[in-house]
Amino acid sequence: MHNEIEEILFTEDEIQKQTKELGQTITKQFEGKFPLAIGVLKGAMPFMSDLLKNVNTHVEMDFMDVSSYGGGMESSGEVRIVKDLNTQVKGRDLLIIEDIIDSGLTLGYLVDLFKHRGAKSITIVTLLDKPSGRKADVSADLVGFEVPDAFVVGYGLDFEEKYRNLPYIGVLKPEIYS
Ligand SMILES: O=P(O)(O)OC[C@H]1O[C@H](OP(=O)(O)OP(=O)(O)O)[C@H](O)[C@@H]1O
Ligand SMILES: Nc1nc2[nH]cnc2c(=O)[nH]1
Repeated sequence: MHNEIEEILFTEDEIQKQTKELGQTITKQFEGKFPLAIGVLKGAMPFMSDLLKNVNTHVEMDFMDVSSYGGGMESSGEVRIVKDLNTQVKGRDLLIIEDIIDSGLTLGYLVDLFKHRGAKSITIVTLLDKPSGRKADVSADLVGFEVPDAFVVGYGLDFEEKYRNLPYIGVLKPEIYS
């Protein structure tokens, strides 16, 4: 599988170091609170797992599965709920955990939904931010790395449901995408 990777953008060590720092920031920010951490499946799963191990305060976990890419490289523009939360968000401090913000359509949809459901506060943490892709007016409170205008894979991020299990983030060789 590794010979399908053109370039590694962030190594496993760099991701772990950044994740630890983000975890420490979140610990300070939520001291004495009991936030609901919401992982956006499937891509955020590895990041959420590593991030929350570095958060030293009580935190409840839940998951939302939304999809708009259908395994490909282009957002359909229509965000679909595949699995909703099991938890009430009314009155809760939320920590939305994303692997990447690209067009921002997924996050925009979730923020509107959770505001409508009466969340007390919404904090967004994303491992990757791709500002060049933005179509919706949203931004994260905490960002691990900024990525260039390229379709990235690994550490949760897929192309046609593959590469999520890579421990690093990279770009595929052009012939794999075509
Ligand atoms: O900012 P956007 O352009 O909306 O893109 C970001 C979203 O796209 C990916 O999810 P996807 O819909 O591919 O589902 P997946 O996580 O299950 O792969 C990624 O995990 C983010 O949730
Ligand atoms: N795998 C992957 N999924 C995305 N969803 C939105 N942007 C991206 C990206 O660059 N890579």
